[in-house]
This record gives sequence, C-alpha cells and structure tokens, in this order.
Amino acid sequence: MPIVLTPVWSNGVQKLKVTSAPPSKPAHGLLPPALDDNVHAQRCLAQLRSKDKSIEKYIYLNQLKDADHNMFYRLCLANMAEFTPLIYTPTVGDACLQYSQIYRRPEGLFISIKDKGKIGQILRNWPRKEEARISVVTDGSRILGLGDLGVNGMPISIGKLSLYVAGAGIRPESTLPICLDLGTDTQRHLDDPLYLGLRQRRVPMDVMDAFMDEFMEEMAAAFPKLLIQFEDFATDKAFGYLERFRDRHPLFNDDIQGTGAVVLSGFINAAKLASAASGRPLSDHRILLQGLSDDEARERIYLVDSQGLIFDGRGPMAEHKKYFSRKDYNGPPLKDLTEIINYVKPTALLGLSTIKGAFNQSVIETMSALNPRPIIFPLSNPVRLSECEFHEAVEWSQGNVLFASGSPFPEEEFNGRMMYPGQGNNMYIFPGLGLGAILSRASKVTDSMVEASSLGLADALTADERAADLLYPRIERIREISGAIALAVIRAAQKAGVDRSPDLRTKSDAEVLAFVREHMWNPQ
Ligand SMILES: O=C([O-])CC(=O)C(=O)O
Ligand SMILES: [Mg+2]
Repeated sequence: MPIVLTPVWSNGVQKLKVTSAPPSKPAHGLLPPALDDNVHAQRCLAQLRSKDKSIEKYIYLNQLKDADHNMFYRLCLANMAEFTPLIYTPTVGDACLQYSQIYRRPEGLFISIKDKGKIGQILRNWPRKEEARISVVTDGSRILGLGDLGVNGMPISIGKLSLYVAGAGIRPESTLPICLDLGTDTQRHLDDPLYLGLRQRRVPMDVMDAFMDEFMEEMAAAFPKLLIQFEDFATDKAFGYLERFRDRHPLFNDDIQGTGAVVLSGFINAAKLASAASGRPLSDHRILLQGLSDDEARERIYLVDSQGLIFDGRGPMAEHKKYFSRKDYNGPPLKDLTEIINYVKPTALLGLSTIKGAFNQSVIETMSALNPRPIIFPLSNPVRLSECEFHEAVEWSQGNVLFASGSPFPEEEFNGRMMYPGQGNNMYIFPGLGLGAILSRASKVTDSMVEASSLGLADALTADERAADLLYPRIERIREISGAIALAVIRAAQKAGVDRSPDLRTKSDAEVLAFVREHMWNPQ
C-alpha cells in the first residue's frame, strides 16, 4: 500500500501525518455506480489531453500519480512517447523553474545545511526505510542546463525516479527522492517570496564536504540496501563527490556515467552506419573509445569550451579538462566552431554546451562536407538549450545526419523519407543500470558495470530498428531494454566481484533475465 503524507497546519507550521493509502476497494456507496477501470483510463487520458500547456499536463500527472499510482504508471507504460517529455525532460525543466509556484504537497526528503549534525535523525523520518532501494539525490546546483535552482531542483529527483518505476519496474515504494539545500547563488530565487528553500548563498566547499560526509555515512546506516544516483550537481562537485564516495557506497553519477554510457551506445550505432556509408573503418573515427589504448583513444578526442579548442599552450584550466587537453596544437587560440571543425576534421560532433544555436548552418554544412554521414549529437537539455534542432540538422545535411539529442524532437520527412531523431538521453541507461546494481546487490558501481550498460543498450536494437537507421531502441520497449541492460550489469558486477547475490552467479543468462522480469513491478 502506498504511503500518504497528509499535510496538516498547526500554528502556521506545516506538519505531516503519515498514513497508508485508503483501501483499494472503498465501502459501497463511496464510488460512482458505473466507475470502470478501463473507462477511467480513457477519462484520465482525455483530461490530460484537454490541457494545452505542458506544465499543466505535468501538474495533472503529478496529482494523478499521487492519487492513483497504478493508473498513472499504467497510462505511462502504454503511452511512453507521450508521457516521458511531460514527466521528464523537457517539461520537468519548467517544473523545476516554477517549483516554488506550482508546489502543492511534499514529496521526498529535504535535507538542509541547518540539519548538519542530525542528518541521521531526519533520514529515519522517511516512512518506508526497509523498502528503500534507489535514491536520486540532487543539490540543485546545475539542473539540466538551467543553472543553480537550489531547492527547486526537487522535481528532477522525482522525475528520474518515475522513470525507474516505469522503465525498470522498481516498486514505487522503493524510491526515495532527495533534495539537499546548501543555499543557492541565484538571486532570482533568493528574492522570490514563494521560494521554498533556505534564503542564503551556497555554503563554501569545505562546509559542503563535511555535510556530504555526514550525509553519505548516515544514508548507508539508515538504508543498508540503497543505491544512490547523484544528479545535477555542478560539474566540479559532480566529479569531486563521485570520486570521494564511489569506493565506499553503491553509487553512480547520472550526468557523468549515465550520459557517458548513453552517448557511447548511440555513437557505436552511429559509427557503424557512418562507416558503412564512407567505407572508412571504425578506428578512423575522430572519437572512438573501443579497441584502442587510452592514449590512442585520447588522440581522437578534441574538447572545445567557451574559449574554443582546449590545448596545453592556452594556459591554466580546470582539472577535469586536463586529460583531453591537446598537446599537438600550438597555434593561436581556435575559437570559431567551424574553424575548429576544419582543423580537426571530426566524424562526430557532440554538444554539451547549453548554447542554443551553437551548431549553426555553417557548422552542420562543414560537417556534411567532411563526412557522407556526419554524426551530430546536440545533447544539451532541455529542448530550448539544444545546440540545434532536428529539422535544421536534417535540412543542412541534406538528410544525411546521424542525429541524437538530449531532449526529444519530432520526426521529420526529407525527400519522401521519414527520419527519426535519436534521443541520446540517460533515461535509456539509468533504469537498467540501477536495476542491475540493485538485483546483484552490488557493493559499488564499477566502470565496467557502466560500460556493460552502454554496450547492452547498443546491442538492444532490433533488426527493424537497425533498418530504420535508429541509434537507440524505440522508447516503448524500455522495459525489455532495461531488462537486457540489467543482465549485462549483473554479469559485470559478478566479474568485478562486487555482487552480493551469490544465487545469481550460477544461473544462465535466460534464468537471470527471467529473475529480472519477475522482480519488475507492474501497475495493476
Ligand atoms: O535529465 C535529463 O534529461 C538528462 C540529464 O541528466 C541532464 O541533462 O542533466
Ligand atoms: Mg542530469
């Protein structure tokens, strides 16, 4: 039975009464005489579709999930392509921006810097401690490409966890959204009378480090079976906390590892199609991580930031950029993207800049002149920050682009042929990666498990999907895909010796897959 947190007000302060949901069959007379489940599903869809603004649809669906999670997930699974852009990217970005305005009732756990010293106590307030299996934790410091949203980042944790339930069949009661409040440096929120977080600037790094140490230790004590997904921490913190905790706790960072895995997967499938068109071998690509030594792979990767191509001669740079900084370039700074493309001659272009329009006509035409099938992945989220739109990439490449974006775009017709945009979004990875880590009871998430999730996804394309030049499977098959990814992840966990489910070791692949399927929750 789902828990219900009922807000009650006392002397101007909101308290929560924790109850279980009402019995699924209320006493006779409490329901309309002709209420029928299947008809009600139609009614809910009609109510949803009657709203013309995405944010209104988001609010409706959030209420539906709260009131009747079986109906919510049933409709979600039957209409994945319609629902994911509403409960997740891009609409969840608007929900975050407006969270303090559209907030209706509490969901998840909020832990603030003021709670330092008693975080354990607060975690134990979560009503379903024994069942918690997966938590998505954000500090709101870099929500999608929208910047520091402070406590308004909570919907991102909630949205990701809805996809764990829909996409991997994690039980709703096993999900734990957490938003950490360490302040915000966005003045607009500090000035907003409705803002739901602490009205203070972000605390210094050493204070946050001490807070995170206590938080992670108390999480492990309160929830011994929990996997943690770090989400949308600002870049330095994202790298820093992944390194700091990854050997001590079962944990991964979705923006680093989930995005890395999904992009690699789409790239593998795109590179196969591109190589078929150009006749050039896979290892000729200018970005390729497979079958090469670290140094050989690194040579084929060029990073560009707001100041242009990153190279050693340019001067001091952030720690995480150093590994890919070019040693072989020593000319004047190269700033213009078309100019950089003409110098590098890349086969693939990945956008993580959150600069709308960065892949302009000149960029895409230059990529198309260099490659019969240019690989172009504008990955920034949400849609309005994407480096280019699908229709632009199609037109400017004369229909030759191999495309994947972080956020969804509609399909396009070009010269009488339908072209489908890939959605290179980590939603293809994290549900299956998480499911595999949970079912193998992994003590940590190794790089080999992340890599397995990526290769598992790349292999999941059906013959039909390959024939349509798709880079990622159709989202309607997400459960099947998550199952296949979970199997690959479980095997990788076993190989790395971090699994704690010895029974699974002796099972065949078919038996593990059956085990995974049996453990998926289904809406009634
Ligand atoms: O949430 C998404 O759509 C993908 C993601 O993790 C991000 O952009 O930070
Ligand atoms: Mg993210």
